[in-house]
Amino acid sequence: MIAPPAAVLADDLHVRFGDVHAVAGVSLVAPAGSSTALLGRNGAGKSTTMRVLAGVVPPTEGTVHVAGLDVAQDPLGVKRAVGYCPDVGGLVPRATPWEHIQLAATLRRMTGWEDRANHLLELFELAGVAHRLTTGFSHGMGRRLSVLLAAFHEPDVLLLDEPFDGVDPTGVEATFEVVREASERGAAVLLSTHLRELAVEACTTALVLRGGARVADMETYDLKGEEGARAYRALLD
Ligand SMILES: Nc1ncnc2c1ncn2[C@@H]1O[C@H](COP(=O)(O)OP(=O)(O)OP(=O)(O)O)[C@@H](O)[C@H]1O
Repeated sequence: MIAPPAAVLADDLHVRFGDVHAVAGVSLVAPAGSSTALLGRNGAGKSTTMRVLAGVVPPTEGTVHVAGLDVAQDPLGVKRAVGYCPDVGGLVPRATPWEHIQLAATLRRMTGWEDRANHLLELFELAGVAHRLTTGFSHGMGRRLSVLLAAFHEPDVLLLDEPFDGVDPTGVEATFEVVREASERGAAVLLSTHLRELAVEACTTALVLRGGARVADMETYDLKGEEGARAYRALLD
């Protein structure tokens, strides 16, 4: 059987910020139709890795291809190809959710997007505030809108950085649904989180990072329950 093409391929990725070696030789493969959790402690290098995959931070060393594009050569093309929910920020305070969606649709020259927009607003329980400025949004409401926007245009690569942070159970369920839907239609999903149990629910594979390096590449099944918690702690210590 021929393996599906890798939607995300990183080979020996390094990112340095001055003296800080934020990512120290991470390699990863995420095929089309896969869902991968990036796990690790604060400062492990999860967000920096996600930023490289999103075309936002250039690699210092190593090669990274996302949706067939080299992130160092074509960061703009990568930004267009992915759906990216950053760990912080990304929303315009003086715009409503509907205006955010409208802008995303216009930039991507989408047509007939209104039904999907309404479906996602319902799913994330944001329909009632679709025309309210995001200035007054709670943290969790902002996170839910960021996940919605990342998934809206059905990208080939969906990157969700800390999508569960401060999000209530309905928002968590909606995010599970978006991850499921994306991987079922053949997208590669990468999701970074501290929350092992939610990673197990959302994704089938996990990469564990420590000190900028990959310390495990495993099925999330092996991170389940008490035994999984012990295995995870052992990887972090
Ligand atoms: N722009 C930057 N300038 C300098 N150092 C940075 C920068 N971005 C990240 N770092 C450093 O790189 C390392 C990895 O940070 P990163 O945000 O990728 O970790 P993380 O695993 O996402 O952490 P968290 O779980 O706290 O979000 C940390 O030591 C961090 O301080």
